[in-house]
Amino acid sequence: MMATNGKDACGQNGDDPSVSLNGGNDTSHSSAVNGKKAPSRNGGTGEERFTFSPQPTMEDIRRLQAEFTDERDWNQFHQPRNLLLALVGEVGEVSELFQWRGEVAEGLPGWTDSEREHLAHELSDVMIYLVELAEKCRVDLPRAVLRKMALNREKYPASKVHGSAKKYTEYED
Ligand SMILES: Nc1ccn([C@H]2C[C@H](O)[C@@H](COP(=O)(O)OP(=O)(O)OP(=O)(O)O)O2)c(=O)n1
Repeated sequence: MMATNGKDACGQNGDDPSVSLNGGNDTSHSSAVNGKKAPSRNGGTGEERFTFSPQPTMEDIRRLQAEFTDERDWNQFHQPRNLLLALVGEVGEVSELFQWRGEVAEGLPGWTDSEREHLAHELSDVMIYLVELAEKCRVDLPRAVLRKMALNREKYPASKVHGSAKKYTEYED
């Protein structure tokens, strides 16, 4: 199935009782920075691998943002081009948090809680606009991501590129 078809914008997934993401009743805003730890190990470092919470799904985010814009009569402003500009602006805000710091190690050692929270906000803005842009362009983003990852695996077979960051066009065979 084409990833661009998706479901109708009114397709409902929000009836799932395990998804309580509505209004002020959830507390998901309080600890988005630390996440949960899974038992699997991170490469060879021996550290526990960081994982996301299973919810909200991308469709949950699409629906919540659609409700947010509907409630404000903001769809008149949220055409694809405007959403793209908003997305790029938010990417710029993420960049500002990293600029002039030099290289930053995984886990952001030395960052304050406030800086981590700020980053979580800006990355969320990027995600929100990205999901809405995909919706308004009728790209079924979760499915499209899976298809693109499959293409990436074909283009970069692990046996061929292991340990190398070269672009696929740089391989000679
Ligand atoms: N027309 C708008 C304005 C805001 N938002 C939502 C999506 C983003 O998650 C967030 C963006 O809000 P701001 O434009 O106020 O940007 P920031 O939250 O980044 O604030 P600031 O620029 O002060 O850091 O709000 C939206 O959907 N549509």
